Amino acid sequence: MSLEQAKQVAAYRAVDEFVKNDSIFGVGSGSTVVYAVQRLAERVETENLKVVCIPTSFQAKQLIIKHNLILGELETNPVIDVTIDGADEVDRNMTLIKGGGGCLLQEKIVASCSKKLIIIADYTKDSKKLGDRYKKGIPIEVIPMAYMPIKNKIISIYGGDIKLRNAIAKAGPVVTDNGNFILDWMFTNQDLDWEKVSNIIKLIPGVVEIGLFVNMCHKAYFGQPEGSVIERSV
Ligand SMILES: O=C[C@H](O)[C@H](O)[C@H](O)COP(=O)(O)O
Repeated sequence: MSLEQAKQVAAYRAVDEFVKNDSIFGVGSGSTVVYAVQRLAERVETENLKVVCIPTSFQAKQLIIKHNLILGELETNPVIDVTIDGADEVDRNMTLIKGGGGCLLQEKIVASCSKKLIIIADYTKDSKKLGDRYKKGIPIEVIPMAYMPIKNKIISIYGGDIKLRNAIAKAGPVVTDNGNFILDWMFTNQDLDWEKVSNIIKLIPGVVEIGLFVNMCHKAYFGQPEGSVIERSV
């Protein structure tokens, strides 16, 4: 079974267990969420469900539109029943690294408005400690003019290395859906108190959001190589 199939089984399982009729649904971002939206569209069609979808990125909005689902927004639907999203890594405490695809800010806003945040991922994201499996570091969304002082401050407090994320098909840095830059912090100490780290980094002027999601995830589904799904709850 391919990695894509592992993502798909996790996504389908989560949508089948958590999406109900007459509900508000947060749509995460990334490649795994594509399968969740696919499954949701199938269920909406066959079961005639009414589900209002709140996107966490431009990509999520496009997925909702492509599948003819109902597009909502936080202004009219500030309380979300369940959000299903991917992750770059999930540790034993269900602390997440997110933002590998640059969408962490809106994802965190939507997750914070959700009664439940459900994570869907393939087996490569399931780890003991952050950094065991995801080697690209913790994404941090920053205001462009402040990227250098922020980088220096984080290194002076915690060490490690920080790279300004570069775009692939554009010269220069990645610009997020919100017009900001992304720093990827390759930390060296895997035993940090991630809640504390998150709070300290967020206080640095110019930091918009950090891709550490602490105490937010309700349940995670990991698609396995042979097609089964491992579930983990807090
Ligand atoms: O910025 C991107 C998001 O946080 C994604 O949910 C995360 O990177 C996981 O994406 P994928 O499902 O493509 O591995």
